[in-house]
Amino acid sequence: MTKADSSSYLENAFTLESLRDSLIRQEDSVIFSLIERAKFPVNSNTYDKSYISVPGFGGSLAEFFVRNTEDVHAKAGRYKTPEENPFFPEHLLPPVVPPFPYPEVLHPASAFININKSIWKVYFDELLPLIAAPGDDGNYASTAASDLACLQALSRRIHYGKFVAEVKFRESPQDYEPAIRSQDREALLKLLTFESVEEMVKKRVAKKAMVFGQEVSLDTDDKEGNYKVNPSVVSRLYEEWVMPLTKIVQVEYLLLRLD
Ligand SMILES: O=C(O)C(=O)C[C@]1(C(=O)O)C=C[C@@H](O)C=C1
Repeated sequence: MTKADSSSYLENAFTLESLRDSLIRQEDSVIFSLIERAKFPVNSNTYDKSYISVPGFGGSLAEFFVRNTEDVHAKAGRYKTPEENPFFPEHLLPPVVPPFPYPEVLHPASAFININKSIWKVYFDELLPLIAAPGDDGNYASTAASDLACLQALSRRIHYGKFVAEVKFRESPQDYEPAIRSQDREALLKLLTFESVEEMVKKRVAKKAMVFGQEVSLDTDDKEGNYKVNPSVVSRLYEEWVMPLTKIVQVEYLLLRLD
């Protein structure tokens, strides 16, 4: 696809409705990744810096796993698409693949918006204790791999706010420009918030957690209420962290939209 092709594709493909459809699809990825992580108990050695000894590296196994996996992903070109943001952008290796002409939808400065440090903290400090049962089964590498899948799904979803903000701006620049010029975060937050949409998101993710995480058996007496991830935890995840962080990304994006 040439750049010209991709920009007309872009005009048709990026509407608020199509972006919301993508957010809905991404809910599936987030919930499945949580279900996979919930297979393992907490496995606290995965997060204990003193558990591993790697010369020149003082982090946990989880951090070791994420950094090294991101190196491979960076070489394969993952972070060249504007939809992906690394957790450790400081030390990434250059891609071995040729550049792809991704449509230039976003303001160039948006490349510097990366709130993965906050996502990392919320995931390990707040969410993990709610989805993983206490205990230790020794599967630390698989645990770190499933943590990374959760982190990536959450990061992609939350940073998608850049696209949502761009489309909202394009649809009504006259509403957003005064608040951007005065760098008024509160006003921007108010403009981009749709409470009725948020209510639907909370209900839908709880329902998906019920459907995706139920025990499926061929017996007639299926055990209801025995879910792999608690649906109310998923709803709370979205209410308290995913949607607020997506809104922070949107505000940060809009603040630099006229630069
Ligand atoms: O759908 C939107 O308009 C969004 O901005 C996305 C989102 C969300 O994170 O799900 C965030 C803010 C809105 O209040 C509603 C939903």
